[in-house]
Amino acid sequence: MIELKDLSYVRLGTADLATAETFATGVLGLEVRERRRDALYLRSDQRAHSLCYFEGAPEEQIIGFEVENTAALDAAAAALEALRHKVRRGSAAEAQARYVSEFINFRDPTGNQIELVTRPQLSARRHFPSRDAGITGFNHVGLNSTDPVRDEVFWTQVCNARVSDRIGDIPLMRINAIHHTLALVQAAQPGIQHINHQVAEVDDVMRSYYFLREHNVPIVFGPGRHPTSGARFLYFKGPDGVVFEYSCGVGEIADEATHRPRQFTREPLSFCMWGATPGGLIPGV
Ligand SMILES: O=C(O)c1cccc(O)c1O
Ligand SMILES: [Fe+2]
Repeated sequence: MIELKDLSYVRLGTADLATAETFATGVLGLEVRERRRDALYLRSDQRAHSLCYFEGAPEEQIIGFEVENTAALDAAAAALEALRHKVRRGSAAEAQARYVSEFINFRDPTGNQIELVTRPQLSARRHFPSRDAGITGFNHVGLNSTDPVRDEVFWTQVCNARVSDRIGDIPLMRINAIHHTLALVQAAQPGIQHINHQVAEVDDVMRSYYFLREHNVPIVFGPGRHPTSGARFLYFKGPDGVVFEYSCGVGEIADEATHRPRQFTREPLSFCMWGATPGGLIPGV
């Protein structure tokens, strides 16, 4: 079993680093940690970085998860290879470009690029946001899946994810007490479906709603409230069509031992109990 400990980062390829920086700082509200010739590193919490835009094709999207140590990383590589996943070990230079000690890269059954890392760096310097969006941290990621039922098996049986709730066959899965760190959404091709940052309170969600509207940022879904995690949310579009979510109040699973996933119907109210329609985000709902 591959024990995922935490979500570490997202890496997004882009042809236009300048536009990515304008969005990340002027709209999303992250802090620039570092600029390199070919990459932009952004912070949202105590992590040294949680989002990296790098010069590359926008199809190049990677999610990094932390594992316990080198032994766990080696065991994960062996387990994945036994299941015929192609595993690539990162070089020292690539690890340095991720603020981690070591990492491996592979693809999930849909073809999403996943990295497992050891010792992702934190920074004791307090996160100092570029815009007062109220961000308290990087929280979860939605992943495209060409077969959510198959991929749920991968994430819960090869890895240690647990299903907290399902909407239709979309599993919201946790790897710690947070309601979900990973969700799988049906799509025709691999990719990151959305990137969530938590904000402090519902006032931040609504302030951003008006801010984004004023700045002509396309709003994809919300403001609304998820009946699953209880979070109040807003989804909007960033560079290269990547969807970001602000939400506040994502719940925690009180009792790991006794929690049973709830099955919600596949209908708009299961995504927003206030009545916002998720058509732009969940095709066909
Ligand atoms: O927070 C949630 O429960 C949630 C539900 C559906 C889709 C999401 O992105 C979510 O974050
Ligand atoms: Fe979400």
